[in-house]
Amino acid sequence: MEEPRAKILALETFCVEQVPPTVYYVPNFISKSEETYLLHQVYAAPKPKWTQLSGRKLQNWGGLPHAKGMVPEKLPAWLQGYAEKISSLGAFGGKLANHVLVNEYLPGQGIMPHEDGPLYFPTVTTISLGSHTLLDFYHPVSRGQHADSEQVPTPQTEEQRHFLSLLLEPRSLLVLREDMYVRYLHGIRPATSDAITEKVANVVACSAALGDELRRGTRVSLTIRHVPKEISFAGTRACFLIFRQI
Ligand SMILES: O=C(O)CCC(=O)C(=O)O
Ligand SMILES: [Fe+2]
Repeated sequence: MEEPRAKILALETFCVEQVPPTVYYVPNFISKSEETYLLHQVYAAPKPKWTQLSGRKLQNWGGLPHAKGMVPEKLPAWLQGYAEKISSLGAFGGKLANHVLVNEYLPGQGIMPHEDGPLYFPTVTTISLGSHTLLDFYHPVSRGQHADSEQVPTPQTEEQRHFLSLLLEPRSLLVLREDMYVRYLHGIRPATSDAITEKVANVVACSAALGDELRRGTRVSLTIRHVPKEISFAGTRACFLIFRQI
């Protein structure tokens, strides 16, 4: 669906140049008091809402995304407002975000390079709280990235496949679409500090400078997405019953 022109323009101002399409980076998307409020809400969630993984812990809101579709659950009010705010920028092609993943990373934790896959395609948006991080982008292993690959062997180590990073400052909004979503993998190294090098593609939009070394604190990210395929609970029950009969 076409986004209204004015809304695209609102995000367009924040387009990161010199990276594959498309990255929007909005520093200070929320205020410090909104950040404090959101962190308070994240940590006020009941303990069973957290899932502990090896390198991070997470909360899932809005329903469990699944290849067959997601049975939607109402987002809590403290997330709904931000889902609406980001959707109103046209980030989801006129659709309303219906799913939020909350990740908490202590210094030294991260997330392995991965693709978000087809469930949320084509947009992922992230609000960062509490600390910065570096989001690293990698060429996939199997596909060579040079047309003249006879002369240039396909890089294989993770370091060789890493081709750019984005600095995500606390209170910023990141919007990833198109190639940056589908062609490349993204991840966060399990590090306690980050060097700001020329590989950080959005440094001009940040308050950090080349050569800085930033010490990580605890970071909470809100990954706000639109899961297009919603199914009703009645539908899942019917599928389940049919499945049981086979
Ligand atoms: O914490 C982040 O900014 C990235 C999280 C992520 O890649 C994911 O949940 O798929
Ligand atoms: Fe991801």
